Amino acid sequence: MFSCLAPAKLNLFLHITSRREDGYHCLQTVFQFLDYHDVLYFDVRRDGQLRYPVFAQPWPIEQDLIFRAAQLLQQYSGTSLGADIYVDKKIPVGGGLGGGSSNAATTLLALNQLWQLHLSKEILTQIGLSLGADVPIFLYGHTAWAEGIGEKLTALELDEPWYLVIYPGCSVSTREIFTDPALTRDTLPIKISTFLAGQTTNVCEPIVRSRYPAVDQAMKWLDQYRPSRLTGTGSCLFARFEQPAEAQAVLANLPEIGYGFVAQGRNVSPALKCFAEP
Ligand SMILES: C[C@](O)(CO)[C@H](O)COP(=O)(O)OP(=O)(O)OC[C@H]1O[C@@H](n2ccc(N)nc2=O)[C@H](O)[C@@H]1O
Ligand SMILES: Nc1ncnc2c1ncn2[C@@H]1O[C@H](COP(=O)(O)OP(=O)(O)OP(=O)(O)O)[C@@H](O)[C@H]1O
Repeated sequence: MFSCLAPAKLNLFLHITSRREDGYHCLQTVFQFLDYHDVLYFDVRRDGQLRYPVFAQPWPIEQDLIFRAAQLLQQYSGTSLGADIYVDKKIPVGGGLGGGSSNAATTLLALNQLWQLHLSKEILTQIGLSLGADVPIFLYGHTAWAEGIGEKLTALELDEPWYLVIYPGCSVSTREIFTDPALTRDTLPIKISTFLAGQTTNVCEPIVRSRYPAVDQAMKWLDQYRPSRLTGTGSCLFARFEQPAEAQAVLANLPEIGYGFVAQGRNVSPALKCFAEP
């Protein structure tokens, strides 16, 4: 059985500069990976079936991003092979950590290798983008400055600090936040140097904090120790630390408002070590 990783990501900031005709938003963001991941397992099947045992998630299998990624790749390539697939989920769902998109990207990379399809990263990205705006960054696999809907990527080398990430006990629907009329959609485009100077924000924060009191409460709590920020459209928030022990010490004080974990930021996706280059 082939096992591989699907890491979480953080959006170190998130600006929305405009809205496309199809309703999707043009963003500016920086993605950094976390050393915190789900594990996926694959076995090739010769009978062409995709078998993915029902697991403890509330959505039907046809909506699962692992299943959909496998099905799309099968259809695109016309392979006669199938797979048995298992997932060990650790990344909180609907937390802005990109777990679903990461699962989809890892599935594309794994089955491209196991089915010996030799599809390029560009083709996998094309397939991946139809599954979610965050799939391309997980295929790209390097910390990046992102524009477009998150698919125009420029590699960045950043520090790799430790992050305390808090899941405040609730999930946030990305669609719900992106359709809120009060969302700021006209932030002036910035340059990478402005991000490096620290002059950024997450424009989803006020909307998410007013709709989800648990997020607001968790941010107020974390702000007592370090400046907190939302990742993506939430619900998770994070703060940076130079040493893991400092982050662990703050985590030890977390009241019963959810749960947290400490993980290191990574410029190279922990998923990539599982694969030969596609
Ligand atoms: C907020 C981010 O996490 C930032 O990294 C991503 O842009 C969200 O990416 P994602 O979860 O993969 O999002 P998708 O599954 O593609 O889209 C979910 C919904 O969010 C909205 N959406 C998403 C991305 C985007 N750039 N503009 C949008 O308006 C769309 O209404 C879409 O129906
Ligand atoms: N394998 C999967 N893992 C997680 N979510 C999945 C999966 N398959 C489908 N989904 C659906 O995708 C939705 C969003 O999942 P995900 O955890 O990626 O959100 P998120 O962390 O907020 O991501 P993003 O930052 O990309 O918005 C879930 O609510 C669920 O309905």
